[in-house]
Order: sequence, then C-alpha cells, then structure tokens
Amino acid sequence: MSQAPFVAQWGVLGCGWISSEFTKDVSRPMASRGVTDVTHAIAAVGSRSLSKAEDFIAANCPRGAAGQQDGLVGFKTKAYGSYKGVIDDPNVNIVYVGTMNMCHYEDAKLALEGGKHCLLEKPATLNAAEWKHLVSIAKSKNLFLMEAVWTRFNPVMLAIQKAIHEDDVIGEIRCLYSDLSMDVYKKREDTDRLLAAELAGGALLDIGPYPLAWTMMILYRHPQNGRTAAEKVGSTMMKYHTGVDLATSFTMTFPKLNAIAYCTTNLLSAVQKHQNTRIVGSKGEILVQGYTSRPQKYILRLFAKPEKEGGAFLPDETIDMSFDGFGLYWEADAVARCLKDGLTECPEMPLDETLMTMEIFDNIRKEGGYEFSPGLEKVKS
Ligand SMILES: NC(=O)C1=CN([C@@H]2O[C@H](COP(=O)(O)OP(=O)(O)OC[C@H]3O[C@@H](n4cnc5c(N)ncnc54)[C@H](OP(=O)(O)O)[C@@H]3O)[C@@H](O)[C@H]2O)C=CC1
Ligand SMILES: O=C1OC[C@@H](O)[C@H](O)[C@H]1O
Repeated sequence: MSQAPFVAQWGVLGCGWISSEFTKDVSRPMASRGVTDVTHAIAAVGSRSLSKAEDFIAANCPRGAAGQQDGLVGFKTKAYGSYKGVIDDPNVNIVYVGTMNMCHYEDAKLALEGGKHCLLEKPATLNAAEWKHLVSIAKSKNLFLMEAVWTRFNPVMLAIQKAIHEDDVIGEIRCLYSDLSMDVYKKREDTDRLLAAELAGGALLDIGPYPLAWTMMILYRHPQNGRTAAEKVGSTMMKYHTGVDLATSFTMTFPKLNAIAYCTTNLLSAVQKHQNTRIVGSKGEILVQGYTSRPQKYILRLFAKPEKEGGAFLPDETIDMSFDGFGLYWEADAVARCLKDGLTECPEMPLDETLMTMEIFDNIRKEGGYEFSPGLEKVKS
C-alpha cells in the first residue's frame, strides 16, 4: 500500500502578484507533474487588509491547494487581515513570504520567532547582516529557512547542470553570459516597486538574483570548482534619479575552471523571451531558451571540429521541457521534501549560498554607490 504524501501546510504573507502565482501553482494537481511523496495545503493567507486576503483566496485557491482538494487535510484556507494572524494559525507550519523587498527581513523574523519554517522571496534580505540574523534565529529554533530562488529547481536548469557537470556535453566551461532585463524605464512611475528607493527597488535586487543563480549553479557548483567562491567580482552600475540602479553588470571569475561569468541586468530594455543565457564550452555551447528566470527549453550547439579555431557547428538540437503553470511548484515540492525529511536547509539552495549572494550584492551596491534609504535596513554590518 502506498504511503500518504507529506502535506506542507503553507501560510502566505502578502497578497501581491508572486504570492498569487505561488498559490495557484501549489493548487495544481500533483499528478500533473508526477509527484506522489509530497503535497501542499494553503492553511492561511495574510494581508494588511482582510478583504484583500479574502479576495485573494477566492481568486487563487477557492478549494484550497492540492492536498486540500484531495481531502488529505480537513481545514479550509483562512483569511487574515494581518501577517501575525497567519503566523499564529495552528494549521500553518511553513510561511511563504511574498512581500516587498524591504519587508523580507521583518516578515521572515516574525515567522521564525513565531516558530514557523520560512520560504522567503528573493532577494532574501536587503543585506548580508539581515540574512545572518535570520539564519541565527532559524538555527537557534531548529527551523527551516530558504531564499526562494525558484530557478534553481527549474527542470531546464537541472538538465543543463547534469549535461555540463556529469555528461561533459560541451566540454570544459569557458564562459557564461546571463542577462535578465525588463522594459520598465519611462513605462512605469517612479513610485513603482522596481524604481522607488523607499521600496528598495532597482535591477540588481529584483532581477540580478537570476544571472547570479546561473553562475552559482553552473560555475560555482561545478565539480571541478569544489564550491570555491569567485576569486574576483567586478561591477558597473548606472543609477536612476530615484537612487536605485537602472542597470548593473558584474563579472565573476572561477580560476579553478578558467571560466568567467558575465552577468547583466537592467530596467531599460525589453526582455528577449528567446535567449538570455548562454554557456560556452570547449566542445560547443548551450543556449537557454526563454526567460533566464523560467526557461522552458535549451539548444545544444556543438562544434563540428572542436579542435579548430572558430569552426562550424553541427545542426542545433533543441531540448524542449515546456511546462504548465508558472513553475514555482518545483521549489515548493523541494521545500516540502525538506520538511518531510526534517531538514532545516535545502541542499539545492543552502543558507551559505544566500549569504554569498547578499555579500556580493552588498559589494556591488557599495561600488556603484547604491545606498538604501535611511531606516530600510533593520540590521547593518
Ligand atoms: N520568484 C519570482 O519569480 C518573483 C519574485 N518576486 C519577489 O516577490 C516580492 C513581491 O513582488 P510582487 O509580488 O511582484 O509585488 P506586489 O507589489 O505585487 O506584492 C507585494 C505585496 O507586499 C505586501 N506589502 C507589505 N508591505 C507593503 C508596503 N509597505 N507597500 C506595498 N506592499 C506591501 C502587499 O501585500 P498586502 O497588501 O496583501 O499586505 C503587496 O501585495 C518581491 O520581493 C520580489 O522580488 C516578484 C516577482 C516574481
Ligand atoms: O523575480 C522576478 O522575476 C520576474 C520579474 O517580472 C519580477 O519583477 C521579479 O521580481
């Protein structure tokens, strides 16, 4: 007889866009992605407004998430007009923080201090000091904590990682080019969360985590790199008049591989839906298709004669891994498995790799002159 799946009992903080995608994704039938060991319930949803939380439930999970639809738990999703209500709900065992960047530290702290595990949207915090403090609370209470870098769990990312790390498909890695940019400049008001200083906006914090995720997954985690931090990180930042960055680029060197990552992000240009990440090796290259944050396919392009300089390519092979929904469910499933197994950090997105990210971003901001508005950072180094 097969065992009943483990049910992650989520409490959602903030009823904005990404919380709705997360909620819809974990409400999809588990069978649609062949998962049988874990499932999900949305136990509670919290907003600063009760009616917003009620409307959110009606729109995104009227019958609860997958585990509730399958009758694995008896409770319905409850709406709260405060975040604290969610934390105190006895049916919640893990909190998803989908609030604005400048709220992440305090909202995650509320969850952890309330004794709940926590999945925290990217960027985890505003700086490394805030993250270190959250980690210390989580560790002292033996609670799970993870930054929600969902791209790390995307099947295209994992297939490419295997192709490069295990199957040597494109040979020695030489360069990784990764961009995620958005067409925001002159299209949105200065009060928009991406452009406003008081909301800790800017390209680096909002979409910079994705080029960095590719660098970490493909170069930092390369078996021959031995999880050695980048030797050098260089950056260029262009600021907007509000004080946030309109465009940032950073390079990261990995001498053990003789490989370099070129990462770019801006709020100036339309996202090319086709190809924004490209990985070049000695035998050919991989062209990631779709947004850098949620790719659906990749192209494998091999040199006909790898030993020759500037040689011709063999015909392209397209590996199509298209999926339904937004694609946050793989991350949610991985978190549920961690809880099921009693882990307090996720091997695919461990606490120290978020710390590394926050330290890299702190240094890039320092180099580029991006200082947060007074009072935004709750812990400073
Ligand atoms: N993983 C991913 O692909 C994505 C991740 N993100 C991340 O998720 C977070 C939220 O982004 P997104 O959903 O697009 O943003 P939204 O503006 O759509 O939602 C943010 C929510 O934060 C809550 N909030 C709490 N305090 C404030 C405040 N002072 N001002 C405004 N809102 C506040 C609000 O919830 P309420 O009113 O209900 O209390 C609001 O709905 C960001 O940190 C972003 O980086 C965003 C998009 C994609
Ligand atoms: O994480 C994100 O990915 C998609 C973008 O649209 C969004 O601004 C960002 O927060």
